[in-house]
Amino acid sequence: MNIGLTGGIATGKSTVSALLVNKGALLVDADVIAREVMLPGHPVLSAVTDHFGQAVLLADGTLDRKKLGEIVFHDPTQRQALNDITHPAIRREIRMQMESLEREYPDKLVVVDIPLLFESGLEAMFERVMMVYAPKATQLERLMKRNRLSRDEASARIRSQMDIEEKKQRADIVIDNSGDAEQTKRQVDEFWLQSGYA
Ligand SMILES: CC(C)(COP(=O)(O)OP(=O)(O)OC[C@H]1O[C@@H](n2cnc3c(N)ncnc32)[C@H](O)[C@@H]1O)[C@@H](O)C(=O)NCCC(=O)NCCS
Ligand SMILES: Nc1ncnc2c1ncn2[C@@H]1O[C@H](COP(=O)(O)OP(=O)(O)OP(=O)(O)O)[C@@H](O)[C@H]1O
Repeated sequence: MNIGLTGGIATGKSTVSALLVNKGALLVDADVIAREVMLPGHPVLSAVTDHFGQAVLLADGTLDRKKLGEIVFHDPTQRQALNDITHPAIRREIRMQMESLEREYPDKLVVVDIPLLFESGLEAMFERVMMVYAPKATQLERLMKRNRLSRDEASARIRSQMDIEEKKQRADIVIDNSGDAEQTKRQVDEFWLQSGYA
């Protein structure tokens, strides 16, 4: 079986996926794949520089993530362009990794962490969709702290994604990560018991 795991930026997807992996689930991580397709030599990075120019590269030829982030989190047209360039390759790789894990480990739960699952309309790829919730104010505080972003920069990133309340409505399973780590762990424990993998 598989589940898609999503949420908003900095609501706690990695925290929840680590708890699930600890229980024995297998993880496919879209953010890791997204970084792999941006490595020097990958055709996706070449397509990115064709569109955004060499100015989004650092002197050593790697992607200047800060610079590209400043562009796309403030400009919906450029963000769409980046998504159009990167998402097909990311999606292909996600599907390949997920199917290969499911084939090799049919008795395990495969968890696929995709921040933009709803934005990209990928619900149908999964048997169930789990979302990690935290209210917008909490999300903003955690994002500012973790990424050392100003309030404006953090807000721009949050605004680049579907509203967190809307995601909560759409999910099959909601893990509320607005409390402390122990409260979140209890919800994951309960999901695990009910899932039949315990
Ligand atoms: C713009 C980039 C270079 C910024 O890099 P940076 O190191 O600052 O952020 P990082 O990659 O760690 O992403 C952090 C979070 O930002 C959010 N995010 C990233 N890209 C996007 C996007 N296109 N739209 C909305 N939110 C996004 C996600 O919640 C993600 O988890 C990078 O995010 C990127 O290459 N994005 C395009 C690929 C993508 O959509 N990745 C996210 C989903 S797979
Ligand atoms: N219950 C919690 N209480 C306080 N802080 C938390 C809690 N859960 C997560 N955090 C912190 O909030 C930040 C975001 O959590 P995490 O990295 O798990 O989110 P994420 O959804 O995976 O983020 P992204 O998609 O942006 O990578 C981290 O710094 C983490 O340590």
